[in-house]
Amino acid sequence: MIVELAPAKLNLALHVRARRADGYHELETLFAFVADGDQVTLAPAERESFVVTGPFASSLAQSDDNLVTRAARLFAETVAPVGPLAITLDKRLPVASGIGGGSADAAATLRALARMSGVAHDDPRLVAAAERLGSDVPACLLGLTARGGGRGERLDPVAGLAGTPVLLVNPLVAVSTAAVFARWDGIDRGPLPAGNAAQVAAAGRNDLTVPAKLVAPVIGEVIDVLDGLGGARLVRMSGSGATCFALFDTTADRAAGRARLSAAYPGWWCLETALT
Ligand SMILES: C[C@@](CO)(OP(=O)(O)O)[C@H](O)COP(=O)(O)OP(=O)(O)OC[C@H]1O[C@@H](n2ccc(N)nc2=O)[C@H](O)[C@@H]1O
Ligand SMILES: Nc1ncnc2c1ncn2[C@@H]1O[C@H](COP(=O)(O)OP(=O)(O)O)[C@@H](O)[C@H]1O
Repeated sequence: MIVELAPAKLNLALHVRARRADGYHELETLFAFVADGDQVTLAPAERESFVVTGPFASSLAQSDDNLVTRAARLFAETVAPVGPLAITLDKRLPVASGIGGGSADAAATLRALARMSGVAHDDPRLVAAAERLGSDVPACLLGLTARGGGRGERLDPVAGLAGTPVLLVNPLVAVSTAAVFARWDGIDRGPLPAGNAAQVAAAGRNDLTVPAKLVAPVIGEVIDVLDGLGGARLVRMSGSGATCFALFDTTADRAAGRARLSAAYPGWWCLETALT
């Protein structure tokens, strides 16, 4: 049996540069990962099965369309043959929330199957499968703090902020990525700054914040509340939202912030974690 963590992805900065002819947008982003996420468990079995457990299981249809089963099928077709598998996805991250839960699950499935089959983690067939599964899947497969270009497939690791205490907050409003990109105003506000992760994050932006607030105005409230907690070094939305993050200097500041936030907004999802 193989157990693989699917860590949540953060976009510490996300600059939208241009609308492309293929319907996607050209991005420059700083990907980072935290110590917590979903969990994928795989075991060889007599018959195939797929079960979703965990606090957000009910947000996902128990269907074959899941990114986990799609990743397993693509691995068998393009990387190495695998026999029938019993797969469990423990869904701990909110769905459609800008922290790439589905992409992380797909990447974790590829990593687990590669381990099971003796395939190297940087095998070009594995990377190609990741690209076919979604824009964020190559970054999630790599799992390191990295600058991302194109749709996120051009990756360049940078020195990270490992150990930085993080609070993730989601108002439990699912946000459609397509709806957010459709509301981007088409203005290129400039490239991702140079430097290490701390410098890029500090000088960077998330250009999807304004369009995401048009889709889900509560995101503005989440950012204001996190700013108002005090003690946060950086507050920003991740991806296309609605999850926002706050980076703290100490775990004590993070714990104090979480306590205040959970008392005032008990209906919001909140996770105390750290950058890896
Ligand atoms: C915004 C990011 C940043 O990491 O993260 P999330 O918010 O999903 O976590 C990603 O680029 C999300 O990429 P991806 O995983 O491809 O998003 P999808 O949900 O498949 O895209 C849905 C739709 O959003 C639009 N889209 C997406 C990505 C992109 N670079 N340009 C786009 O215009 C397209 O219309 C696409 O059909
Ligand atoms: N394992 C999965 N986890 C989350 N979403 C999934 C999964 N498989 C398929 N999906 C679909 O992918 C969409 C995007 O989900 P998700 O990756 O959580 O978004 P985001 O990248 O914005 O955090 C969801 O609307 C859901 O229907």
